[in-house]
Amino acid sequence: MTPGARIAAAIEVMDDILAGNRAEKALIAWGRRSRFAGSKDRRAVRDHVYDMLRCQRSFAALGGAYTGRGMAIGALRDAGIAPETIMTGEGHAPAPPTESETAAIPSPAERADLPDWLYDEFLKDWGDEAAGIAEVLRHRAPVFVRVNLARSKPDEVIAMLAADEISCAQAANVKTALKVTDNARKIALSRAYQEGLIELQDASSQAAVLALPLEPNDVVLDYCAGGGGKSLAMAGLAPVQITAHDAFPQRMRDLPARAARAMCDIALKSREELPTSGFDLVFVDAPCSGSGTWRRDPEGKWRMTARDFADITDIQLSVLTEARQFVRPGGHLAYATCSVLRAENDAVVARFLQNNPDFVQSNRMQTTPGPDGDGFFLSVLQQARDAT
Ligand SMILES: C[S@@+](CC[C@H](N)C(=O)[O-])C[C@H]1O[C@@H](n2cnc3c(N)ncnc32)[C@H](O)[C@@H]1O
Repeated sequence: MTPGARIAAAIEVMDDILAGNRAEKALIAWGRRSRFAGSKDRRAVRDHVYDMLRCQRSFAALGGAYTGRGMAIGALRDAGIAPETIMTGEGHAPAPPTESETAAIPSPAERADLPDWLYDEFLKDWGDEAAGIAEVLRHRAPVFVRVNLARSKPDEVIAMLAADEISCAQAANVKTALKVTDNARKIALSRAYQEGLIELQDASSQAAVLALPLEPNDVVLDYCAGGGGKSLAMAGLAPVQITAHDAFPQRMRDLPARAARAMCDIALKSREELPTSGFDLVFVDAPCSGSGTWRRDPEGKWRMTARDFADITDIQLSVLTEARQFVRPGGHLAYATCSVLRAENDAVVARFLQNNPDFVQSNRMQTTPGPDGDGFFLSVLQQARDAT
């Protein structure tokens, strides 16, 4: 496909998304209709679509319309490319911009590529730093892998991945993390991955797990285990006994295979099967807006409403409150989100501590998205020893 034909395809997919379809579904549907497209074309179309998804407001302003076509014109203008040099109207390329498709000056919220209410939320929480954080979310995320330290070492993994033509380097300040600099899409086929020596995991999530109070032989409950990324990361760090639980057990369906590949034991338990106390550490990786990871999942920032956001903070408090009963006296309750928004981070912890004065915060971490990882929040709470 020519560059113009790839843009025409991305416009088609973007219009499908704007009509209400999810990005992955729209891309699959386009792929089925486009048997002629090779793997490089598919990757290029996907990249165009995700760029438009991240930057839909600013691109639409620069392209003169909130449509796939408007965003494609805006994307080219944003990159300093005259749209008519690619959108030539020849072959399968879209027609050149008309006189009505002129660029408008984006408002601050449009430039930040956030809905107005979220832009206000960012400003309230981050002040002068808000624009910089929003700007990072307009670009692709780096890829990191986590080295399973129970099975290997970073330099051994770097050499193994190099043999599979994947380049990576030790990430800053996170001993388990390697930043993948070339051929990230080959990771799942690599020997290191197949043999359970690595997992794909953002560096900030890894840093949070490293900050958990984990002692050998601790009994740990991963209360919102989902796919089990944090359970596996804990198992790679210390010889602890891990139970994984999720209110939606089907979300843990891949965990047994992932644990087998990593050669670790993780028990999966339903709510009825959980003992009511006795865990040294209960980890609550709560459902959240995902604002720290919107580079990877840009649909999230457009889908969420102010109402959903208020509701989610109440859900977070109730999940954290529900999880406290499983902590042994003197044990830890850790609360995490992949968000940079205060209302679902420190504010939830403050509400919890107000209702549960037998807990105190013993550690806190907040990262913002950047070259070293996603935005992530962790608060470690310790229960008093004489609590019942
Ligand atoms: C952020 S995801 C967890 C990601 C996971 N820890 C990982 O590392 O891959 C949040 C999870 O919380 C689960 N969840 C939501 N409400 C819950 C509840 N009341 N009790 C337990 N899990 C819940 C969701 O099903 C979802 O899988």
